[in-house]
Amino acid sequence: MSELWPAPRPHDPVDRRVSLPGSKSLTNRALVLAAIADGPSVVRRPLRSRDTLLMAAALTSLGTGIEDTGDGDWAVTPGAWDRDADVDCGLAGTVMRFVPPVVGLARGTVRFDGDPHMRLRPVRQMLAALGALGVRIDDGGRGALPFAVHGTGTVPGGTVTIDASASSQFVSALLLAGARYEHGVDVRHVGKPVPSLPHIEMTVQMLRQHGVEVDDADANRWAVASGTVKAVDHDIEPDLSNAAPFLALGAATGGRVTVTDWPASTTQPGDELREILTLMGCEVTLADGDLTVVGPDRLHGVDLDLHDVGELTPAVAALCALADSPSHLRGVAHIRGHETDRITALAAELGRLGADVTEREDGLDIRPATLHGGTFHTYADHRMAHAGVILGLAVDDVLVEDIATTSKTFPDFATAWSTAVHGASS
Ligand SMILES: O=C(O)C1=C[C@@H](OP(=O)(O)O)[C@@H](O)[C@H](O)C1
Ligand SMILES: C=C(OP(=O)(O)O)C(=O)O
Repeated sequence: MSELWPAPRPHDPVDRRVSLPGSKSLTNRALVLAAIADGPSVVRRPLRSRDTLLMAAALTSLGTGIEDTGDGDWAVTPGAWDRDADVDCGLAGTVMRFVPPVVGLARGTVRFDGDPHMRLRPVRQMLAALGALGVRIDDGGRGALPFAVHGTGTVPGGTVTIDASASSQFVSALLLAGARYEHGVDVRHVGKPVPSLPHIEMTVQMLRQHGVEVDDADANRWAVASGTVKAVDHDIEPDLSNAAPFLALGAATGGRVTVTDWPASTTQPGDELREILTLMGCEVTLADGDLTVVGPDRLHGVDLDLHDVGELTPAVAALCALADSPSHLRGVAHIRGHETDRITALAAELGRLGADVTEREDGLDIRPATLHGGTFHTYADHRMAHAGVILGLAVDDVLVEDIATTSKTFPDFATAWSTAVHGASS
């Protein structure tokens, strides 16, 4: 068994100010767009974590130049993509889904694989759509990793129908590359609703920043015109989904936590935490880039459809387990395809610490109960680790398995978390 980490528990309500690393979703989109742009550009304050380093490595292996500028930024220079390569997706959905469509623009065979669990994460529908757009893929009929993409340097593109109900990333992936296809792409979704729509809005907004024409006027249809992706620099916002445990620190302790550099407007789904924590009884204020959460004496349960913001579910579920009334978290069947089956994992691990949880097909019902210490398994899932440390704020002797799994999207989370809980040691 991996190392067990005693989750720190504050003795008094905290009063902290926290600055967070950059957004995974923004960093990996910025890298892809910079790599297919018409000239060099800079990604400022990028996240440097496992997922973004894997993205940088994938693009570098194709022939992109990505250099440290010495002050933490990345200078990206598009290169001639004229070689075979191997891409390690790790457990990063953004690498497995965003890179294959741009490999169609390369000349060479690129083999993709990843962590054992990555072979189980959905990608079949996206590979089929990519094939229909003219990219040759060899997946041995598996519809999953490992697979190879045979790039010929050009992709016809055009109209394609896809069921993207398993992941919004299928759509984002096709749109990100689409401007460089001969006929652009016109992506039409057919099936159950697409989750995580803010992440598609993020893709569309960033494409427009690069001068790409996108038509998203109709529901379930996104059309990207063929054209140049202009080189533009990006300033990466802090990762607002990774703000969840830190805001929970204020929420669960009746304390006060301020996260700095909170954007006034953003496509990041983590911005929804302001609404969710207010519903749970917190006082939430956003002023001059400071987002401050003051926790109540007792948190209240919530009835929420998290379909658009599924990646917040583990942190929200942990807070619900500390609440004084029942919660219903709904609309997130797709998170069974995330880093682990998050619904089953949360039901098991919250339950192991005494929570009264019912697993539903598309979510969790959580009722008030007296919790106790124990081991919280994390299944190589960074956000399960966040759920574990949140419980540890209010429950003695919570041992979080493999806290290092947080490195997927947060460098040295354990130190940042201990400092946030106990304050900086002098
Ligand atoms: O495009 C992105 O950056 C993401 C989209 C979402 O994926 P799903 O639509 O698969 O939930 C989200 O959960 C993931 O963390 C990041
Ligand atoms: C679902 C997530 O990641 P990925 O980008 O690997 O899909 C997540 O970070 O919660």
